[in-house]
Amino acid sequence: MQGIWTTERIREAEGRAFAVTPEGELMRRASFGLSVQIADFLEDHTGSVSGRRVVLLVGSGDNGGDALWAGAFLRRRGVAVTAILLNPAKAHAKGLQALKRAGGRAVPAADGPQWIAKADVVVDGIVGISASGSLRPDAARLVELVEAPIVAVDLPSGVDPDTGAVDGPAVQAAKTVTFGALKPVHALAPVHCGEVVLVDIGLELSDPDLRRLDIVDVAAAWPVPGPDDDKYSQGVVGIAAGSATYPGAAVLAAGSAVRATSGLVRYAGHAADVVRGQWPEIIATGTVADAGRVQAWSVGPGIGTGSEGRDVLRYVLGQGVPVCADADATTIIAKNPDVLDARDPDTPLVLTPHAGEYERLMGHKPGPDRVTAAREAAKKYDAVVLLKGHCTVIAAPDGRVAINTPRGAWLATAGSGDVLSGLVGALLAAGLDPWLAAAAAANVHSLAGAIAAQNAPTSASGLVHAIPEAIRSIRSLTS
Ligand SMILES: NC(=O)C1=CN([C@@H]2O[C@H](COP(=O)(O)OP(=O)(O)OC[C@H]3O[C@@H](n4cnc5c(N)ncnc54)[C@H](OP(=O)(O)O)[C@@H]3O)[C@@H](O)[C@H]2O)[C@@H](O)CC1
Ligand SMILES: Nc1ncnc2c1ncn2[C@@H]1O[C@H](COP(=O)(O)OP(=O)(O)O)[C@@H](O)[C@H]1O
Ligand SMILES: [K+]
Repeated sequence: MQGIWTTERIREAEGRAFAVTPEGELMRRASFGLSVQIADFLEDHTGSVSGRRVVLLVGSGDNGGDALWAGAFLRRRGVAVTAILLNPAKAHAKGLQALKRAGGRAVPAADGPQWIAKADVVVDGIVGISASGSLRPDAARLVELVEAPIVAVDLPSGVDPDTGAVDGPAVQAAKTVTFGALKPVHALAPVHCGEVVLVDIGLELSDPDLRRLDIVDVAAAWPVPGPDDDKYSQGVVGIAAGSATYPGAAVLAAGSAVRATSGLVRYAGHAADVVRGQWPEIIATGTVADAGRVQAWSVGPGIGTGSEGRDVLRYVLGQGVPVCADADATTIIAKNPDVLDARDPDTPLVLTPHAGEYERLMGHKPGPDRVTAAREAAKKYDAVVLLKGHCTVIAAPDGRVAINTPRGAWLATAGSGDVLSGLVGALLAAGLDPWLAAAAAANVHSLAGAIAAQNAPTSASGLVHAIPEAIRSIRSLTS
């Protein structure tokens, strides 16, 4: 798993590293690594390094210092470097000296536009981990003029380092070069970061605050039948979804479970005939009570929020097996919290709200800090909470948080959530830790989305059919 640390933890680690390294050494490591990455970027995008023009946008702190030192290193490779100083009095003195010594130029912000117009690459050294709020107007005016690709130093300026929130002008980078460790912004604001490259500067960090699953984690977690397995031993999942009027949710959630794991899927609800017609391998019954034994339930999409839906939810919560409650099930829980009395506190529950369902569950919107929002809901409901959105945040009641960074936005299609709930249910039935089940499901869901879409719109049905290809590609990278 990739670890991600908050800026507070990074600062503590930097403090410890400062104490045992010569002055300026950490910045030297950071800025040298940065210069190599900028040179690689120039090579990739313009075909050469020497003779190219790089413009540095330099703010008042060490982020600007990194940019200035990197500019000095780039001069040695024949790059023409101009630093635009947003606040000349506060520009990093040693970095500025180094750049000038190496033959670089420094100009005030007022002269910036003419240099920006000629740049092959612009380097954003406006602000780093000490950022607060969006870009200030002077910086925003310059950034708006940039047409060349931007390489961000540590993080794209204007984006909140700890939440990835953007509430005004912000840099949109093609590449972000960060130091020491990934910060939340890198997982939560992928569109603003572009490609993220991590430069090791020797920080020592213990347990991460957030995590991101690697493909190897997903491959290792995904259930694979062994020689002694049969259709029951791998975990049977029950799907309680859809209705006679809206059978689509049932077909999608149940089909997703069929495609996700080997073994057996049961369906219970008013769409039994339609589900059976689409997925003959599913054992479909009219009611949850008749469904037979399962090792986990996925409940909610399209069941309605009336008394029948409440009874279904109460029933599955009372079975002593893990439950993934999605869509209408989250609304029922929000309106009738007493349904949770049916749950044995020791049985895992996964809630999968989108922002609107989150608001119903919590009485307020998730807000810009989606990690804290998911953590609060996980605590309140003693459940794993998978908060949907462009980036998906998966919080466990014990404090673990995983982030799924999307592969594009093709998943924003009707019924896509139903597919996710089937995936989560299948993994719960297979016995995965519920937090890992939710995170692995989100990962494969987004990969299936990218495979199904291939740069053109897809549908939730397309997603279902792409699940095996997603699993295959993950497994092939690791076996
Ligand atoms: N420490 C280390 O070991 C290492 C650190 N390293 C590097 O240092 C960076 C952190 O540097 P830092 O702490 O000096 O502050 P930094 O982020 O440059 O901000 C500077 C000032 O900007 C201002 N400002 C705030 N918000 C703003 C906004 N929205 N728009 C515009 N301006 C804004 C605010 O000052 P103010 O104007 O409010 O006085 C703030 O103090 C880190 O990201 C990494 O790149 C690496 O070299 C590796 C080793
Ligand atoms: N802009 C987006 N980028 C990436 N993923 C998205 C985006 N919008 C929605 N998704 C994902 O698509 C799914 C939509 O789920 P949901 O809102 O329940 O939709 P539905 O009710 O139509 O099934 C979630 O997994 C969510 O994370
Ligand atoms: K920056």
